[in-house]
Amino acid sequence: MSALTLYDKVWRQHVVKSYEDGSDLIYIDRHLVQEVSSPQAFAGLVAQNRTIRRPDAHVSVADHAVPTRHRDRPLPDGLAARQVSRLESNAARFGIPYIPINDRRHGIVHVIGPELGFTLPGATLVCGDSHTCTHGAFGALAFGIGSSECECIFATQTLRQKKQKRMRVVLDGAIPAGVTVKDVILALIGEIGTGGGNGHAIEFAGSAVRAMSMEARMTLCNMSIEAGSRVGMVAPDDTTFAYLKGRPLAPSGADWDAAVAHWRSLATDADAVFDREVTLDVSALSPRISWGTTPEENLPITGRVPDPAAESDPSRRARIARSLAYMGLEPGRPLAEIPIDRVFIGSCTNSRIEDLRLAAKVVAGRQVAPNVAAIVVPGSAGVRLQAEAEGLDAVFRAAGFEWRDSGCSMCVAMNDDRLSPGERCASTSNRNFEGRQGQGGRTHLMSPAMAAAAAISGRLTDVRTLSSR
Ligand SMILES: CC(C)[C@H](C(=O)O)[C@@H](O)C(=O)O
Ligand code: SF4
Repeated sequence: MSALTLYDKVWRQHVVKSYEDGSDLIYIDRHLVQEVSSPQAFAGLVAQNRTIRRPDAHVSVADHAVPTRHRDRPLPDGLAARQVSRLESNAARFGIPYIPINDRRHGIVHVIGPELGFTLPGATLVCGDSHTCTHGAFGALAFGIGSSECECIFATQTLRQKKQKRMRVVLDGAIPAGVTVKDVILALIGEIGTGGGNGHAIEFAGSAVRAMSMEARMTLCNMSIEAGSRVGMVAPDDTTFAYLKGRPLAPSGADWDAAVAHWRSLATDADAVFDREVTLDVSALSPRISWGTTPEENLPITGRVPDPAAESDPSRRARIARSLAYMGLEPGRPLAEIPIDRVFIGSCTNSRIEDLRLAAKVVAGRQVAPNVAAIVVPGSAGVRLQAEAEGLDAVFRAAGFEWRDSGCSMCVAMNDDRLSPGERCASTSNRNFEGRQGQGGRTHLMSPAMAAAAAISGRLTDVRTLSSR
C-alpha cells in the first residue's frame, strides 16, 4: 500500500461507500450546530418527517447573534432572540444537546468543541460554518458545510464528498519575539493568496508547528479557509494529548490509552507525497497588518500603504485602488501612522486564553488611547472564567477595555457589536471584506498583541516598539 498522509488516513477510515464519479460517502462522527446556519436543516427534517439518526453526535450552541453584555436580562425582541429561541426549541424537539447562552460551557462553536473534548484527533467533524477548519488543529478531518448538508448529517450521519488534493505547508524556524502565529498565517496568505489552497486539504507541518501550543495551532488552522482551503490539519502529538486529557467528552481510562495509540498512528507517512508543497521560514517574519479588504492584502507593520500606480497589472491596480478607497487610505502612508477608532480582541481566531494573556501583557499598566473604544470578548465562558481567575479582566478593565461575555461579537455584523460607517478597527478576527464588521466599517486584521498595542497608542503600532519603551 502506498504511503498515506494524515488526511488520507482519516478519510479512509470513514469511507462507507465509494461511487463511480470518484466521490465517497463518508461517516461523520461529530456535528456542531449554531443558530444562523441550522434553521433550514431543522425545517427540512420537519417537512420530511425525519428524526435525527444519532442525537449524541451533535452539540448546539448560539454564538453569532447573541449579545455580549446584559446577558442576565432577557434578550430584547428581535432577530437575535428569535434565532436563539429557535435553536433551543429545535434542539429540544429533536433531542440533541443544547448549551444555553448563560451556561458555563457556552462559547463560539469552534472554541467550545475543543474545550469539551468533543473535537478529537482522527474524527470527522462538520458544522454549517466555514471556520470548522479550526478543529483540524487536533488532527480531526473538519470542514464547513451548507444547510442542506447539515440536514443530511442529521438524518443519515453521512455525507457524500469528493476528496481534496493534498497540500503541505511546512513552517520552519522559531517565531521571533513580538510575532505570533496570527502573523504567520497572514504572511502565508499574503504569499499564496486567498485562492492558494483552493481544492486542497492543507496539512501544516514543520518544526514551528511542532513547537506550537494547541491554541496557536487552532489560530493557524482557523484561517485555512482564508487561504482557500476548507481543511487545515496538524498531526496529533503529545501537545494535543496533553490538551485533551481529562476534557469532559474525551475518552478516559483504558479507552484513553487505546485512543492515544490510534491517534499516534495517524501521522503522515515519511514517504507520502503531496500534490503541492509550500515552505515558509517563520524566523524572518514581522508582525503583520491587513491594509485592504481581503486577508491577502496584508503587510509587515513596518511597511507603507501600497500604491496602485506601482502595479503594472490593470486588474490588480484596480483592485488595490478599490480597497484603498473603501479603507480610506492614501498610498505611501506608513502603516504605523494610521489612527484607529475601535479595537476588537475576540473571534474564533484569537479569543482563547493564550490570546488574552498575550494582549494583557501588552496592556498591563497602560491606558487605552482616548480616541479608542476597545472590547475584549472571550471566546467562551470557560476562557472568561479562566481569564478572570488569572486577573486578566482586571488588567483590561483598568486600562479602559470593556470586558464582555462570549460570542462571535464584532467579528461579524450579526449582533449588537458592530462598527459604524467609516470607523476603523484593529481586529483579531479573520475576515475584512467590505461591511464585515458593520456597513462601511474598516477592518485591519492583526494579532492580539498588535491589537492591544493599537488600543494603547490609538493607531496601528508595531508591538515591538511599544514594549521596548
Ligand atoms: C454565519 C456563518 C455561516 C459564517 C461562516 O460560514 O463562516 C460566519 O461564521 C463567518 O465567519 O462568516
Ligand atoms: S467568530 Fe467570526 S469567524 Fe468565527 S464563527 Fe463567529 S462569525 Fe464566524
